[in-house]
Amino acid sequence: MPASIEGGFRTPFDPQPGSDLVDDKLHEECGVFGVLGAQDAATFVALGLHALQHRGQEAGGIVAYDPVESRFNSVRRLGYVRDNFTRADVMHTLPGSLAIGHVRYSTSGTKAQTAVRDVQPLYAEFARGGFAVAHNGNLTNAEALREELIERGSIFQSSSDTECIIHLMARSIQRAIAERMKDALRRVEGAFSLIAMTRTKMIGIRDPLGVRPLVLGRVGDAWVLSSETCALDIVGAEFIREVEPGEMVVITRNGVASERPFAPAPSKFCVFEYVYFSRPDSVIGGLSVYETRRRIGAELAKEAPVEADYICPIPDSGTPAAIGFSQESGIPFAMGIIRNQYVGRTFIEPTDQIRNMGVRLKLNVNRALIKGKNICLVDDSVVRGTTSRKIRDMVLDAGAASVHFRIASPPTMWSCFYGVDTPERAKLLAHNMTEEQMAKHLQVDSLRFVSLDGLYRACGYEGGRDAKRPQFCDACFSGDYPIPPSDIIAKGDLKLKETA
Ligand SMILES: O=P(O)(O)OC[C@H]1O[C@H](OP(=O)(O)OP(=O)(O)O)[C@H](O)[C@@H]1O
Ligand SMILES: NC(=O)CC[C@H](N)C(=O)O
Ligand code: SF4
Ligand SMILES: [Mg+2]
Repeated sequence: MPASIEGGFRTPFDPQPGSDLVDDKLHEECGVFGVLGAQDAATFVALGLHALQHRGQEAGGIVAYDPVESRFNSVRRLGYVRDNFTRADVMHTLPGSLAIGHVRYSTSGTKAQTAVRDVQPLYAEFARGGFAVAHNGNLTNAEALREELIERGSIFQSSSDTECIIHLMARSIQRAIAERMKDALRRVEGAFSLIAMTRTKMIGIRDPLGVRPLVLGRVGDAWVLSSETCALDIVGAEFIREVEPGEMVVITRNGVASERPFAPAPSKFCVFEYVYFSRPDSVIGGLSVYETRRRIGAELAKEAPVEADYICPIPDSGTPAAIGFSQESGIPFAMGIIRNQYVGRTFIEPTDQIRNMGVRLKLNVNRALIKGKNICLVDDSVVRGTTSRKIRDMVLDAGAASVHFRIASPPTMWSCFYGVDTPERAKLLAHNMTEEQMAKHLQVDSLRFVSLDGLYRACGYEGGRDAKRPQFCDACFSGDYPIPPSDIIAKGDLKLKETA
């Protein structure tokens, strides 16, 4: 029987849906990419999705409109872009100059077992033609909406929150699809960066707070929408600008029309995009993600100095912060941990035996460098503490004289409800312990996190965080949720932070 994530047989390399190890990490979210006006647009979309693969590795899909046959074609598959969208026989089924795509890490529906029916873009037929939509983010009132819609006769085809948008559109009294979309989106709460398409239009839209990213680019005569700028680069597109929070762009062959369907609101971009989710070669809000991470490392070195022989990143995501820490402290940077490039970003270990050797499949210690040395390890975040525990064991086993941890984000103490799959609160190491208790628990010589103000300074706010009106969403660190997670509150599953 072939090894497959759909089938029963699994190799040590396959994710194990349903295992509680699936919840081990702060998983990625989703990536969206669309092209209007290029021959074989789907090929561009496949390339764009490949560049966004770090945002979601469960599944991917592309919808394209074929004007010759007057029909929409769709391919939605589980697994990586490189395995599904590089074959000529697949790409030939997606002709046309307008296409949108999605890479998914599910944050709604049957999370433990992604089903093909939940894979995006979702597609629907309305009275005035077909419509496809790809969503990055998470709707915080999706469960209430689903209940209400089902009561009123909607028949859901998937378990995804995104499908609510389609049923709300179906109920709109507006005729034009873009108008129906506005009607629908005024009813949803939460985070959404969406790319949608009709036969002739590509639509990009961000929620009023702009929690998730979305950018506009141009390649030749074609227009591109993408989650991140790194995916513009792969197709040779020029960055034009960001779609702004609360903005809707409707793109046709005649150009880009901008609208503001929502009441204005202060922007609350996800600060964790800078810390971990986005690729370091992307630029967001005018800031290079790489440079911001380097600066977080430098802030951390100022706030939490260390005596060590080497500053070693936990690769890949800890690397830019470790460079910044090393530059600021003057302690040499060294690769004490080496990453196997052939293992996916979030490796999930299926059995105890594999789990124990698991991290070595992805990360291994550079024994020759570490032996007898005082090592300071820099990582971007601690969620459950699994990675830190394993790395500590490896480094001590390799004969380090002392082990220090410096973390380039504040302690992750709260769950995210806006499109990032965090474990429940009780499973977050920092929810249960103070910094000092964590250091003891991990049995390391020291453990320090950057402060929220330090993080904001690195993100360009010299004065730090504005406590009254934080410039970003930082709820997973602060507990200050800019959008009340109403489904969760209704279930009584979240005790919100007491405010003064
Ligand atoms: O405390 P934990 O629960 O272990 O989670 C935190 C770790 O998870 C992420 O790494 P991951 O291995 O997922 O991906 P990366 O290779 O992109 O760093 C992150 O960079 C931390 O290293
Ligand atoms: N992580 C995401 O952005 C996921 C988008 C959508 N909520 C889904 O579950 O498919
Ligand atoms: S809670 Fe954290 S991860 Fe989620 S949107 Fe806010 S800052 Fe980002
Ligand atoms: Mg990591």
